[in-house]
Amino acid sequence: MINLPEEYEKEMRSLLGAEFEEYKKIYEQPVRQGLRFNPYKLTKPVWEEIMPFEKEEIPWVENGYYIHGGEGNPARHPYYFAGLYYLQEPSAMTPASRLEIQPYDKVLDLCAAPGGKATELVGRLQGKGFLLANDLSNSRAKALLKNLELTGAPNFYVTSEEPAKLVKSFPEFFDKILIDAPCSGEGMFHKEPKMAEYWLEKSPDYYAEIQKELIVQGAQMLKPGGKMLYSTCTFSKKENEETIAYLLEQCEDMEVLAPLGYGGFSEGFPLEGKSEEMCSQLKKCVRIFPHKMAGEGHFLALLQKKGNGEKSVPRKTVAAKKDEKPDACVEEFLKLVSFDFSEGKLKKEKDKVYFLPGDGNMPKLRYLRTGLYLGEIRKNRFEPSQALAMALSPKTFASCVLLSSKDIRTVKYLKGETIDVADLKPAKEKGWQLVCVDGFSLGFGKLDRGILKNKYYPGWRMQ
Ligand SMILES: C[S@@+](CC[C@H](N)C(=O)[O-])C[C@H]1O[C@@H](n2cnc3c(N)ncnc32)[C@H](O)[C@@H]1O
Repeated sequence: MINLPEEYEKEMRSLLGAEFEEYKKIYEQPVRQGLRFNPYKLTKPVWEEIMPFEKEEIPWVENGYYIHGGEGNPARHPYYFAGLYYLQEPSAMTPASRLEIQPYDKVLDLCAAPGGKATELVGRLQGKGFLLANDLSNSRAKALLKNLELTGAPNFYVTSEEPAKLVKSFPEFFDKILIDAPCSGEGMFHKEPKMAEYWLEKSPDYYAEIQKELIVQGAQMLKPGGKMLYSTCTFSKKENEETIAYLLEQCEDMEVLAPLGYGGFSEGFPLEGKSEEMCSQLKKCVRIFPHKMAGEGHFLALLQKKGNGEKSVPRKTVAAKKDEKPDACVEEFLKLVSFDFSEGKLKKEKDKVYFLPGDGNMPKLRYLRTGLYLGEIRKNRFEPSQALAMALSPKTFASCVLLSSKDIRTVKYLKGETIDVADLKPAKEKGWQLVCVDGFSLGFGKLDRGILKNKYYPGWRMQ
């Protein structure tokens, strides 16, 4: 049983009153775990037909399911490597599910790493429009990039920037913004007891200052008519309702909307000393308490900027060149691919080739990735990337090695081994193959006389 910090207990008692004892009992129960299928690659009926785990739906998240002990390790199943799902605590699935993303939206996830929400946002775009996923921490942004590449979506950028820099580049630009703010993590104490120790070092007061700055910066980048979702995985009013009240006082054109409800959600708390109008807005915020529903705890506020969304362009863009004619080796490889390149443009940078979403005009920033990385030209040969493999399927690549998840060769491939596939008869007997598990891409291989040379990205191998 975890020892909660004394000061934290005092604050929670004052927040929850008589319910506090019930809240404390959750620490005697197992942590709730979940997975969310990837909406870019799957529909619900398809997932439910193939899902290898027990089917228990998370009632307030359309594509979320609980996972239980005894179901093997879901982080080692081949479907995980195919990007078919993301492992996530159930209440953490809520913010992205309530941001109403539509294809063609321009979306910003300001504090995105490691990508629990960004992977859902990009999936909902269905390859149209784009997501800019940012995180101040460069090392965390690398994990974010991997998780986004695993989804197979081609339309995202990853940056590691100070939000103030983004504000200068994107004034009133985005249709949708998610701010999943750094916070004191009180909702994580159950899952990661170490968080309770960090709480003593950096308490809600510390984070509240950062959050106020972030939320106003978010509002500055939101189009009139655009929607923004602010969330935390903490319970303190200082980091939640007080941050929202601060935003409403600073930006009169922002208002709180009630997101799609669920019986287990609780209302936001009114704040002492604030007007009735302010308190009625704060009550539209959503509280997820672990003793009231099967999730570890979250806060969310869906916000909108008043007015009509006008089309806007980022300031000071570096104009992408007109669709560049690819090198002959790239062109040759792309003959194998029937991917829709009409929603963006090709760009070569040194020897690397990218597919940029939309018009490709973006400001100068610290990018970790611009669009879909297609591959690299080495000594006049084109080596396709792991990210491109993830974006393809048997319908969009000329020749595939189709493995089943039960076939031992699937795991061997994921471990980086050469495999004998002479029995499988792909369309082309020599050259590049897309290796798939039950029809979903895993990576590339190169075939010669029945032997498949492994081209799975070494950094992603199954250990
Ligand atoms: C709660 S976590 C985000 C979790 C992520 N949204 C997810 O679902 O996987 C907050 C993130 O904010 C980042 N961060 C901290 N300060 C920031 C700032 N000033 N601007 C942008 N990101 C920041 C941290 O590095 C951390 O990755």
